[in-house]
Amino acid sequence: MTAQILDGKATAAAIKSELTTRVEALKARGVTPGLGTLLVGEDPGSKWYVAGKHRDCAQVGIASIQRELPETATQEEIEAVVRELNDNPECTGYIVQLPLPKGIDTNRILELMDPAKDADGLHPTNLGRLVLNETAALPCTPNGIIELLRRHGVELGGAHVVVVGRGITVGRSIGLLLTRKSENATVTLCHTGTRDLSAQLRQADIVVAAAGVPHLIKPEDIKPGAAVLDVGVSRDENGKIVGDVHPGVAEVADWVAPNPGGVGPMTRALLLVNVVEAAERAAGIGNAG
Ligand SMILES: Nc1nc2c(c(=O)[nH]1)N[C@@H](CN(C=O)c1ccc(C(=O)N[C@@H](CCC(=O)O)C(=O)O)cc1)CN2
Repeated sequence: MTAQILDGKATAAAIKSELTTRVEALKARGVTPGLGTLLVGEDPGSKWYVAGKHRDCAQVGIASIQRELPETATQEEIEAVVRELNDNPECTGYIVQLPLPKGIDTNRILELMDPAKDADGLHPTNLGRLVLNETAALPCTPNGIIELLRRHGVELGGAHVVVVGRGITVGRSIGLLLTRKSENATVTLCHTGTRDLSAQLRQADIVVAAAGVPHLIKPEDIKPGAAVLDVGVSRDENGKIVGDVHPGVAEVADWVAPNPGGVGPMTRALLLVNVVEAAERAAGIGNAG
């Protein structure tokens, strides 16, 4: 039987609809949330992602502040824009689109951001708060994956989750979220140094594939009944996305998050959640996490 779809597009649309009401409540109190983005360079994928983030903002009533620098921008020029966004009162939260061009010290840029305005949850203070189980903006892709599973009724408590890939936006941080008491999953983080990836994958109730290696995860690696989320983005010669998960996996798994249409739209929706929650916290409104 073919797996059921973890539909990121529809789930993101539902989240955005809920956020519209919360943004209206903020505006009634005189607070307009504003998302800033800093895009450095000409990468078509990054441009598309940033444009999508601003389209989402328009849909839910969040203001947009867009900053762009050329590929040749220096560390100092990027830092100057980060300082400007830190000081800009219309920008209540912002992101620096990653990856930054070669030669730029990304960690230094992230550290320079005001942690209260870090809408990606990637500032060291916010990652530290996550480790300490304190309230903070949460990394968007991991949080989007959890929300996608939760809203489709896939059980996380007691599940063994195998994550493939150790990048900052997904692999490194998702274990911190999944092993909180509220999720209660057990996590194995695999990477290029893992000796027998297939043996690890066959143990998994849930697989998160974020390696960026086309069709790395094969049907024979998957335990029947597992949930498999494809986060990897590679492109074929026509520019079409090729994920980390082989299409045949859908014949073995119970749940599959496709790529495109799975985790990507959730990343964008959870970014908006971070912006709205930060504005709610600043306005002293109720249950903003
Ligand atoms: N500052 C950040 N940089 C990057 C992040 C991030 O969370 N913060 N994640 C990725 C890129 N990303 C968001 O920025 C992102 C990736 C994919 C999608 C998405 O909606 N994808 C579509 C398909 C799009 C296509 O056809 O190319 C989908 O999956 O349906 C949104 C955001 C790296 N950088």
